[in-house]
Formats: sequence, C-alpha cells, structure tokens
Amino acid sequence: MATRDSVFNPDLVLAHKLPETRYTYNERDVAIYALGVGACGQDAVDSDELKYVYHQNGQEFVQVLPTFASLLSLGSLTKGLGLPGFKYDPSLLLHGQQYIEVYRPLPSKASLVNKVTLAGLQDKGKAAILEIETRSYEQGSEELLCMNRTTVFLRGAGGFSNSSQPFSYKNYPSNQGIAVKIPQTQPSAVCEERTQPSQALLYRLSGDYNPLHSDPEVAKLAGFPRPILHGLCTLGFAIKAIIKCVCKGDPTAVKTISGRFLMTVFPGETLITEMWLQGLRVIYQTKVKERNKVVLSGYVNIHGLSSSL
Ligand SMILES: CCCCCCC[C@@H](O)CC(=O)SCCNC(=O)CCNC(=O)[C@H](O)C(C)(C)COP(=O)(O)OP(=O)(O)OC[C@H]1O[C@@H](n2cnc3c(N)ncnc32)[C@H](O)[C@@H]1OP(=O)(O)O
Repeated sequence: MATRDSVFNPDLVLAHKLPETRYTYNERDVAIYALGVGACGQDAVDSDELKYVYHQNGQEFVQVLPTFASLLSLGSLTKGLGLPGFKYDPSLLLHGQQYIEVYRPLPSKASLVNKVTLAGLQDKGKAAILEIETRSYEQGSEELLCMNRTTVFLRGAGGFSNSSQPFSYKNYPSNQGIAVKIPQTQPSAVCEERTQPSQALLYRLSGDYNPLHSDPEVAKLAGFPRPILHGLCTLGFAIKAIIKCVCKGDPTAVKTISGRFLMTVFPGETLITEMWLQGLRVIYQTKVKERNKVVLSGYVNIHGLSSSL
C-alpha cells in the first residue's frame, strides 16, 4: 500500500511531458564503463576484452559494449523525474528491468539528444512499477541510435488505484515483454566471472551515484545488510559474457537486450551466466554462484551467427 511518503496521481503523471536531455561521452567514458562491468577484470590482457579499454592491435577506436547504451537513460532518471502527482521514497527504489534496442553500432564518442517518455505505470499493490523510455539521437541527426526502456520497482508506492481494478498503463507492444522461459536442456554455453568487492564503487563512476550501492547506512535503510550491485552492472557482465561466448567477441552483433532483475547481487559475488541459443535469440540467466540463486534472466537478439556453437 502507498506509504505516507508516496502519493500518486496517475492522471497527472501520464499527462506530464518529460524534457529532452543531453548526453556527451568520449572514449574515456567508454573504457571506464567497460572496466565497471568487469572487462579485463580477471586478466589484464584478455584478448576478448582489451579492445573495450585500449586501442588493441592499433585499432583506431576503443570498441563500445552495446550495454553502454543503458547509461543514456540515466541522465533523466537518477536526478529524479520531477513528475507531478508522483512522490515516492527513493531509498526503496529498485531497478526492475531493462530493455535496449541498438540500431547502429555505438560510436566511441558522441553528443546525444535523448527524447524521454513515460512508457508504463502499474499498481502492484505493494509496489508501483514505472517505465521510462529514452530514445537517443546523435546531435543534429534524425536517425535513432538506440532506445532504452527502464522499469523501476517502487516498493511501498502501490495501492494508488481508485477502482477495484489495479491501475495499469503500457504504451508498447506486448512482444517487447521481458519474461522468458528458461529451457530445461543443458545450456549452449556457460561463462563464470567474479565481480570485485569494489565493483559498485567502480561502476558508479559511469553515472549512477545512487548511494544504495556505496553507503552502508543507506543500504541498511533500504533493507540490505550492505551496499548492493547496480542492476545495470550485472546486466553488463551478462551481456559481455554472451558476446564472448556466442558472438565470437563482436559487440556489434547485438540488436536487442532484455533483462529482469530477480534478486540483488552483492559486490564480490561470482556470476555464472548460462545461455541457450534459439535461432537468432539467446535466452540467458545469471546466477550467483555462492548462493546458487538466479539474479537476472532475459534474452538477446543478434544480427547473425558467427558462432560454432
Ligand atoms: C527514478 C530513478 C531511477 C534510477 C534507475 C537506476 C537505479 C539503480 O541505482 C538501482 C539499482 O540498480 S537496484 C539493483 C538492481 N535491482 C535489484 O537488485 C532488484 C532485484 N529484484 C528483486 O529484489 C525482486 O524481484 C523485487 C523486489 C523487484 C520484486 O520481488 P517481489 O516483491 O517478491 O515481487 P513479486 O511478488 O514476485 O511480484 C509482484 C509483481 O511485480 C512484478 N515484478 C516482480 N519483479 C519484477 C521486476 N524485477 N521488474 C518488474 N516487475 C516485477 C511481478 O510480475 C508481479 O506482478 P504480477 O502480480 O502482475 O505478476
């Protein structure tokens, strides 16, 4: 149910126009992001990952992981949305899902304009679910570079519906949903990677400074024994593993990424990503090895298959 700190007026929220935002990045940002999602974290000369942080083999630009696109939505989100009729306790916010479409390989530096809209709002009783869509264009271009749909799970902010039918609004096709059925067969590939105890402290330098990931007191107030890992950091590890195991290391092979955060991850834990290839779709789930818990699942659509799987 809605707490005293959360007041929702869905009509006001849906009528609100969100402002455009700008985002400029360069190769340094791209490399810091790659380090934040574990590139070369186990091996400083990893031949699959050095290209994300260094001009490997004389390459002209560092290569950009497709999940770098997820940072473009943060500008509008982390500063708070300022929606009228929308008040919640930010310490109880969790990242629920991320959906990304990449239309062209991301350049290693760019100035972008982000068009931001509200894509969904649902009353789940104990929580409210808010979905924000960000469409990113290179400055001066009409051509879309990528699209992000960020779902936030606002604990304690549900129960705002006026009728017996829980309020539910979505403005996107149902085939862009995130839910996946994990096959009961052996995975096509498995990748294991340990996160560092300092992983969230490194990842936050890419722009998500939510203290839930760095401040032990804030984490306790939110109900966690210690700071938790950013959901987008876990997603970055998982998609990097899929690029390595299925896409033969080619980050431009990725078209669409979806992921639902099922359980929190603590920095220092080991992530095991299992992948099942189904045509040009990779179904995946990521588990924390130490607790044997599934923390993330979703799918990745790829352009083509250069894999020998
Ligand atoms: C504005 C600023 C934005 C800034 C964005 C960036 C913020 C970041 O800094 C914050 C983070 O990165 S937080 C870290 C990453 N996220 C997490 O760790 C969350 C992990 N997931 C959970 O804990 C639970 O799944 C939990 C708690 C999410 C849900 O578990 P339960 O409470 O047990 O829910 P359940 O009873 O199973 O389901 C209730 C209804 O909610 C839907 N649902 C469940 N999990 C969802 C999820 N992850 N995303 C979206 N919807 C979700 C269920 O489908 C269910 O709906 P219905 O009843 O209609 O089926």
